[in-house]
Amino acid sequence: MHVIYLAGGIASGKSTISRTLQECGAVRIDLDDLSREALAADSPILPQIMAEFGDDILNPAGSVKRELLAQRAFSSTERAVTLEEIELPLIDKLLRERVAELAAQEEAERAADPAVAEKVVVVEVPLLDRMRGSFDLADEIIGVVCPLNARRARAGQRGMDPRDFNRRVDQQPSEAYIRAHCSHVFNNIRTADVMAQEVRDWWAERVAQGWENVPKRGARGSQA
Ligand SMILES: CC(C)(COP(=O)(O)OP(=O)(O)OC[C@H]1O[C@@H](n2cnc3c(N)ncnc32)[C@H](O)[C@@H]1O)[C@@H](O)C(=O)NCCC(=O)NCCS
Ligand SMILES: Nc1ncnc2c1ncn2[C@@H]1O[C@H](COP(=O)(O)OP(=O)(O)OP(=O)(O)O)[C@@H](O)[C@H]1O
Repeated sequence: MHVIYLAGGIASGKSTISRTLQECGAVRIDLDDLSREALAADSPILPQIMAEFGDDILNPAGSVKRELLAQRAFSSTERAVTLEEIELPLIDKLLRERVAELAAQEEAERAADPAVAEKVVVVEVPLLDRMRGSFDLADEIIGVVCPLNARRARAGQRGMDPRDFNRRVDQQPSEAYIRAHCSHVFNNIRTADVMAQEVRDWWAERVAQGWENVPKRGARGSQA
């Protein structure tokens, strides 16, 4: 199995790229989905979330009021860090479980048919710096960048208030950080069709090279 982390800030194009990779044959995992799972009604971290962000943070059905939590968490760096300290260990655990499930699936498929193709898993990572503790899972880290104005406009088209966008960007790793940690960086500055073609070309190169020949990060590396 080959695990790729796809890093990028808010509205940079991670989902657009990973959907194209999925069409090419990859399995997608989005850390924002795991974050939703971490705040679902039966989550073990809800008592801590209530203790830090207020008893009124839960819906009558028991899940978190995400908009209210976003308002409170992104009101300051300190509050955002508090939320991350509660939530990220569970997101890390859910990611490890998901990757382990896929590895077990691949092993079972291989046992039935040794010629079955290697699984390629793409993980959408909005906050690369906070995932340093799980870099050991990644065989390869790639990224996507896009100018801030285009990202703000694209997020706005999805209904995000520009102030909310700015508050989140302020807490996110910089483009320089992404470039420094990624072996390949897509620049999502042109149309979505052009982006999709670049992604398909990249995939085709990797397939031609053979995923097993792509240099792994360290010894299935753990370096930051
Ligand atoms: C605060 C929450 C409830 C807001 O939920 P909401 O539905 O509005 O946003 P969603 O989860 O879909 O995230 C959208 C984007 O916001 C940005 N974002 C989310 N959390 C953070 C954060 N702590 N710092 C900076 N940006 C963030 C990311 O770019 C993300 O892709 C939620 O984002 C959350 O639980 N965040 C903390 C967990 C986290 O850090 N998740 C990022 C994945 S590791
Ligand atoms: N090249 C492009 N041209 C025009 N619109 C684009 C382009 N790439 C992405 N978009 C649009 O911009 C928005 C953000 O893209 P996408 O959802 O892929 O980013 P993301 O990084 O996954 O966002 P987030 O994780 O913050 O939700 C989407 O509405 C998407 O359709």
